[in-house]
Amino acid sequence: MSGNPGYAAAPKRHRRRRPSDAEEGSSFPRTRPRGAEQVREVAVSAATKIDIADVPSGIMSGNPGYAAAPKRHRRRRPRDAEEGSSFPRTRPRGAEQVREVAVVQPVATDMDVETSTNTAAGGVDGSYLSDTRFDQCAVSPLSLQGIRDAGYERLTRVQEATLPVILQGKDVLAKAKTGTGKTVAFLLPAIELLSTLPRSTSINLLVMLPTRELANQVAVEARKLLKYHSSLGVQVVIGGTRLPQEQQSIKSTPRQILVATPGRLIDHLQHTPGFSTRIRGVKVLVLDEADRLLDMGFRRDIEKIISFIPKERQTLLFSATVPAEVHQISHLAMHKDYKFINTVQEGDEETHAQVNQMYMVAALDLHFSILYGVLKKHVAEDAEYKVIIFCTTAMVTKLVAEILSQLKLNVREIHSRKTQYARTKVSDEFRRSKGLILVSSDVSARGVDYPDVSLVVQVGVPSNRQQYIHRLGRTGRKGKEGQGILLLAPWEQHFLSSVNDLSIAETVAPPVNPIIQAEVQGAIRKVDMKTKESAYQAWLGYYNSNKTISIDKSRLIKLAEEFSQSMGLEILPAIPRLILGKMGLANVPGLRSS
Ligand SMILES: Nc1ncnc2c1ncn2[C@@H]1O[C@H](COP(=O)(O)OP(=O)(O)OP(=O)(O)O)[C@@H](O)[C@H]1O
Repeated sequence: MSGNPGYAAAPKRHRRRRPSDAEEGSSFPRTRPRGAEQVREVAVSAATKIDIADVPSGIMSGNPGYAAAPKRHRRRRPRDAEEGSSFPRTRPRGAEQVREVAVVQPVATDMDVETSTNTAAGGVDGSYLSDTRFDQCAVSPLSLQGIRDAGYERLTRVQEATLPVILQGKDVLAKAKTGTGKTVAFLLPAIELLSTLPRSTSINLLVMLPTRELANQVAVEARKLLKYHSSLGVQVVIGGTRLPQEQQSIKSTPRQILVATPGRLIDHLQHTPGFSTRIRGVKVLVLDEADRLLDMGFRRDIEKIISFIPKERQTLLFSATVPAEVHQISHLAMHKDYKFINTVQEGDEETHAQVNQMYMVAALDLHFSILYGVLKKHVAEDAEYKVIIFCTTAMVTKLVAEILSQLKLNVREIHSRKTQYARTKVSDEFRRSKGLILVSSDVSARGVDYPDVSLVVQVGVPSNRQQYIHRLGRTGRKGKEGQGILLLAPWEQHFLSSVNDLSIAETVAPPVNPIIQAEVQGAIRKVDMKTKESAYQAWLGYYNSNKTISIDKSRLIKLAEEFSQSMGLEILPAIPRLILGKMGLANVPGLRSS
């Protein structure tokens, strides 16, 4: 697939240059002393005690001996910080730091920061693989056989950076770009630990993650590594499946590794006999997509689950995005001397250089036609196309999927309103296929590893910067090329300021000619009225929860009306009074209630 999108790139490049200086830390023995420059880095990076401890390299038989790369740092953007840190501050703050803290809340200071700087493998963005082979590592022969059968020879960079530290028994918070092997990075050392434990019916490794698709995928990866560990097994508990069936299988074949979504895990803690006793055997807890799990949506569930498992355990938090708030609340799950291992070099972007990122700004009523134009072009150019379109909500996803199906594109849809059976079926099909377009809500945004996705389109503003990065990360995995397009309405452009450090360039939308427009309008007319009404309600709910857009309610209502017109509706759909009340829109003029 060519990385060249073929759209005219507008001159404006949405990228800010950062000052570059200070040196980088390494998870392996340093070659240069750290001095004043590092202290300065502490001052500007707001937050962290950068007290880089050398990691014994004995765990690897060969010393990779990486050269420290020159470091560039970027100013952090303001974020919705949740609460202050309970960590004591150990270093005096300089003037710059105080200025930075005014923008970003203070975060954990009592941890070690490791930054992996392996550039040995080269490439535009550096390869995702390191030079270290698995057979050079202190890994059991049983695991090595599984790794070999899986076709893995060298460790990815995040695996190389985290393996020795996790094997030492440390709590680790790790950040690495999307599609670079974080799953194996936490599974392998955890399995190594489990293989040394006496046989029991307890749960020894608990992996929590935010979506069902991701849970199934992590279990598949675990089974590859466990292939020759006959005494270890993995079990998945996820919502959307029948609880009694899961209870039966938990009872009949208790496994040491449990992969779970938080809601269903709580169901088992409350309703499955003996489960809360078994979970007291947890030795390793993994929060995959840690920032998502620790945000307000899941936080209570996670706190509750953690209260059931022993404090004496090792905890691993992994994600491609680690906003400052995660450091602040990491004490919920981790020992305070945890290590932060960041394989995204300072000054490097959190997204992949080989993914061509573009954004288009166009009036809302043109979005369906533009999307159709973009897809037609992409399908014509790439016979092996594999596209994911992210929409704002489940019901908008359904709408977009139905419109595109009417336009005779080869489309599947996946979102939370589908049965788990349908979700799994579509997900499996998309993983195996080429020449397919998956229209998805954020259920596919994080972690899901579909090979060879050629294009990711995000229609409408993503919920935040992290979600933009994770969605985009469904393409460009394992060092491959990819394309990302973000389609915004003019009033959604405020989002661009949160990604202006990424290489995202404005591009001109393909022209919408009258033929395309007529085709799209014809397709929209064929879509069921119920789908359109549900999409309108969901759209309103989504943008009402967007702080920037919902500030002015009368404007929000007008924009929702624009959306309704873009679906060809002449009369605004009515929304149940109760739902309007829940949205805080009960008495807002311009809405119809039922
Ligand atoms: N050492 C390795 N060598 C080659 N391929 C690997 C290796 N480790 C993992 N992989 C493969 O790389 C792909 C991406 O891995 P994974 O899904 O764990 O990425 P990730 O970093 O967790 O991505 P995301 O941030 O999107 O969750 C998977 O197909 C996995 O099987």
